[in-house]
Amino acid sequence: MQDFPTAPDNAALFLDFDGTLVEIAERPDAVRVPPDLPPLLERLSRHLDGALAIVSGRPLAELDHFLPGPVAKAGNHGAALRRRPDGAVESPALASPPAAWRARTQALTEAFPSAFIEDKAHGFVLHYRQAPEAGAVFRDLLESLVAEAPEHFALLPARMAWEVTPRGVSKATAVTSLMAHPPFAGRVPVFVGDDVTDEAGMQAAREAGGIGLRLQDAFGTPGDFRAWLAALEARYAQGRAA
Ligand SMILES: O=P(O)(O)OC[C@H]1O[C@H](O[C@H]2O[C@H](CO)[C@@H](O)[C@H](O)[C@H]2O)[C@H](O)[C@@H](O)[C@@H]1O
Repeated sequence: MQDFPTAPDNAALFLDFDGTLVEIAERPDAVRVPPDLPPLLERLSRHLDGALAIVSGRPLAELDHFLPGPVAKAGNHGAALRRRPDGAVESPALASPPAAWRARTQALTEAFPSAFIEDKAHGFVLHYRQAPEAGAVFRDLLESLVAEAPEHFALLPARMAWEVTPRGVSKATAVTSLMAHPPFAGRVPVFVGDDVTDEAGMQAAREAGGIGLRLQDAFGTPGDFRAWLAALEARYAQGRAA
């Protein structure tokens, strides 16, 4: 039997969404959220006095749609932060890529009609899951575009996708900023993610004295991870009852 990691009683949980809490789907709008996941996250958050945050590349509105429960959320790779479920959204002033970059990317999708663009507030994602042969072609184009303004933008490699994002925010800035204030401050950060874009969050958690876990190595699949979260919740509930 696999030896799963243990989260301390005073953990602050930072959880990635796609590929970690839910299985990867063919398209961003096709992910399936198990019905017991939002209430599980809500109970865990309550046990941790609110120190549980979803830290995702998705916009907050999408996270609210898929995970409607009252938990803290960081969206758009740290560009939008809601520290408390009922709190205001914090969004630093960030550059947006020139419209011509998106237009040139869109033009290239004519050669690969199964590839598509997902727009974000300060960037965009090119998805090539249905056109895997196009991955390198889009990477070359997007790398050359980002090279026009490397001080303002970066190209993030995601799962079968390339994302043009503004510099200055990341999953690391989200973790560090959340850890600076209650209810996260003073706790042991535990970041779990599956993707290259999560590595910054894992690193930030380690630098703050906590744990950064890659889902595939520490747990296996999102289903395994959800089972671990359920067991953790049961442990916390028992601790409260004792
Ligand atoms: O930080 P995350 O919560 O892991 O989000 C990262 C990106 O996830 C989404 O794209 C990925 O998941 C899709 C659904 O499973 C999949 O079809 C796609 O191939 C993946 O790249 C989302 O669309 C992006 O906006 C997120 O940045």
